[in-house]
Amino acid sequence: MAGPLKTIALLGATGSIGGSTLDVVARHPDRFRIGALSAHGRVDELLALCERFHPDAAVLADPAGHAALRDGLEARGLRTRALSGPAALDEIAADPANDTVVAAIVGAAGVASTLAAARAGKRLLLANKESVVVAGQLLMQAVREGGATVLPVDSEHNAIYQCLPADGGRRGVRRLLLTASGGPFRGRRREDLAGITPDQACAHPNWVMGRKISVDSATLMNKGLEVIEACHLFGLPAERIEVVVHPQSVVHSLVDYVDGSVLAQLGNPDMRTALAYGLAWPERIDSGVPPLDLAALARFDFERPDLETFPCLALAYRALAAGGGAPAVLNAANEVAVSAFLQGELGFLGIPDLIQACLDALPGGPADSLEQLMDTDAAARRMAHTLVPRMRRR
Ligand SMILES: NC(=O)C1=CN([C@@H]2O[C@H](COP(=O)(O)OP(=O)(O)OC[C@H]3O[C@@H](n4cnc5c(N)ncnc54)[C@H](OP(=O)(O)O)[C@@H]3O)[C@@H](O)[C@H]2O)C=CC1
Ligand SMILES: CC(=O)[C@@H](O)[C@H](O)COP(=O)(O)O
Ligand SMILES: [Mn+2]
Repeated sequence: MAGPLKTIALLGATGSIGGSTLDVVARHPDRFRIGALSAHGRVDELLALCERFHPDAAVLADPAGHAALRDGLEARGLRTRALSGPAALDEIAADPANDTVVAAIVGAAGVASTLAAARAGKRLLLANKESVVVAGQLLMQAVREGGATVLPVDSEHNAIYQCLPADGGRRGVRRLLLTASGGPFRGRRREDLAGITPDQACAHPNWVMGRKISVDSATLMNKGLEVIEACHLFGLPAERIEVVVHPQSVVHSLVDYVDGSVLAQLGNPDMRTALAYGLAWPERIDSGVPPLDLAALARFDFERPDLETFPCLALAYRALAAGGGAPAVLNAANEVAVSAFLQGELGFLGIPDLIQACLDALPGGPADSLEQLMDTDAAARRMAHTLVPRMRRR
């Protein structure tokens, strides 16, 4: 018997995680209903989802599309309220009508709504890793004070969550082992990476994802962001978090215990598993992901990450060690660099160069309030934008 219906606010509904969430939700109408959906600017996609899921509210973060959303809802005869602007994201994240929030916006644009959901004590399915990187301490404090339940959705963190002691303690835990696919350029040398195109960088070997995270996987910045994310979510220092390259992306991550036991979570590379886990926790539900066929996979490989070819991972460890606002600088510089790369304004090798230049120039400052962090984020973006034209294009 399923319990009472859970009402979900899905932030970032039109994205890759958004689509996987809705796929799981649609399989279980007896358990879940959609209370709110959000997008940034893609009104037609949002309207199509509203037609299918009949949410109480729909939010466009970009207010320029407000009239199109409002009129589109009316034309379809839907009772869904049209909201717009970034503050409306915080409103639906904290709305008492929604008990569950899926944080699936990409980038630091998701920080405020993730914090709002934490403060409001929601069941928080956390995919937006940038909000943990930028505001990890504030977020964990908001979770404690607001009484939220964080269920990590990032596949590695979901795996670790499943392998840690069920009482939430860390007794006997020696290390966390985060697996990395190595991305589409695993095995290449740095000089091979000049001239890489956005489509090549986005061709992840195992996962189908949005373009920003796909580029992050190709530079290994994704793993750097995930190390910072793991420190905050699991309360362990960087020295106890190790990255191991596993090209098959089937072992999603591992926990190493002091007695020599290593617990891992495995599964086909499909985000519906982590999302179904978070949606139903502590129960288990069907996610639509087919059973793992180990014999067909035949082998698993593991190797050390190549920090020379992929300096972004080392840059993330550096920002983590510096603390304060340094991870916010790292994240903002990375967002600007990835966006410039995707628009053909910066070469693939320019991504780490630009981030390093920002970290060298900006100390980061304190990280005691969201306002401070957003100031740091803005300063890093300004600096990164001025640097783009000076960095390599190839
Ligand atoms: N995709 C995956 O498999 C995984 C993703 N993640 C993390 O989940 C998050 C989402 O990733 P993914 O689904 O791939 O991203 P997508 O690019 O596919 O989707 C992003 C979503 O965020 C919305 N959005 C974009 N910019 C803004 C903004 N400024 N304000 C409000 N909303 C915005 C988009 O709206 P619109 O469509 O209108 O532009 C869209 O709904 C990221 O933090 C990523 O790192 C973590 C693990 C795996
Ligand atoms: C699905 C997911 O969680 C992504 O973050 C994935 O891990 C990316 O793969 P990489 O290991 O290549 O960064
Ligand atoms: Mn991940």
